[in-house]
Amino acid sequence: MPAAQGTFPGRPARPAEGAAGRLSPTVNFALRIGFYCVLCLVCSALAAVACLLVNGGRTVKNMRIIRAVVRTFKYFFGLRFEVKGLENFKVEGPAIIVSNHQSVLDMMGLMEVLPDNCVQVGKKELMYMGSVGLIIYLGGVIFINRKSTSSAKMVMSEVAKTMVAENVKVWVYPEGTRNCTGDLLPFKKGAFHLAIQAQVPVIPVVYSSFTSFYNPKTKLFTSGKIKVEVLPPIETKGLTPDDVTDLTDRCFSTMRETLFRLSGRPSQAKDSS
Ligand SMILES: CCCCCCCC/C=C\CCCCCCCC(=O)SCCNC(=O)CCNC(=O)[C@H](O)C(C)(C)COP(=O)(O)OP(=O)(O)OC[C@H]1O[C@@H](n2cnc3c(N)ncnc32)[C@H](O)[C@@H]1OP(=O)(O)O
Ligand SMILES: CCCCCCCCCCCCCC(=O)OC[C@@H](O)COP(=O)(O)O
Repeated sequence: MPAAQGTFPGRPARPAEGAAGRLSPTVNFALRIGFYCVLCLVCSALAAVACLLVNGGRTVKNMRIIRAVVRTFKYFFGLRFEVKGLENFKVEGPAIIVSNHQSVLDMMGLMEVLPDNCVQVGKKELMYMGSVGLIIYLGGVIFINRKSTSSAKMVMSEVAKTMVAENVKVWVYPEGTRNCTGDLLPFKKGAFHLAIQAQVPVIPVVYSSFTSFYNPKTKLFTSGKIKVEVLPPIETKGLTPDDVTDLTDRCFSTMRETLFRLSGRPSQAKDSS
């Protein structure tokens, strides 16, 4: 813990202080994450009612309501987003969007740039998070069982057909789990199989590292700025299943370079340090 944290200038640090003073990092972290969870639960319940009244059930149209609500959350946490490249979302028809996944806080960054008619792929466990599960269901999120590759593949193949028929974009976190290290985990291949099966472009989106303001291990959670870059679409027309590994590697290296650039990490750190 940095010596200056939890301290007023000119007097010694205390482990934790009351609400009137500065809080210890652990208490501050717990309160801020707790508040985030309560905010999500309460807003999900209210938004679910709005979704049911306006759109009647599970549909991607509900994402507009969810997006509008979640976009207000950043003000509670002092987070700022600096977005570049939004014009890259303006491709005709469906696409696969892939982005890095650092934390539960990513939902704010996701909604900051989410284009219309776009659903996410999520782990099925999210369905059991009470009202949050309900709102995610109503928004049309595609649930997969990560423990069963064969069932996940079946769901994704079905998505390849419906996304084209219904002109929907699909947002996948190809790392397959949260990773807040400032680097990328190796990519899973589902998103890239999906793009090639549906013959739709892949649009990478990169969020700068949260490590300067958010780190669950050191209980750091302050205000901060997040740079977001939507990269140019990568075409997949004419690619076959044999090209999946190449496509995956290409996206991975472009996104890793962008992540380091946006996070101010030196480019010589590109090899897996
Ligand atoms: C109003 C207030 C509201 C407040 C609240 C906010 C609400 C916000 C609302 C809404 C936002 C919702 C946001 C949800 C966000 C959720 C985030 C998550 O949950 S992230 C975790 C889940 N996502 C993934 O895991 C995807 C990435 N994973 C994959 O794509 C995997 O590839 C997967 C699951 C399909 C399979 O996983 P494998 O662990 O088996 O990984 P592999 O190595 O890729 O595959 C094994 C073999 O299968 C082949 N394969 C994979 N997919 C295939 C396919 N479709 N067809 C054929 N082969 C395939 C691969 O090529 C590989 O084979 P070879 O090694 O190459 O020989
Ligand atoms: C039972 C009450 C719980 C209430 C908690 C409300 C918190 C709201 C969070 C919004 C949705 C977050 C979606 C998300 O970020 O899920 C994590 C998965 O992507 C990856 O999971 P993991 O890293 O593999 O565990």
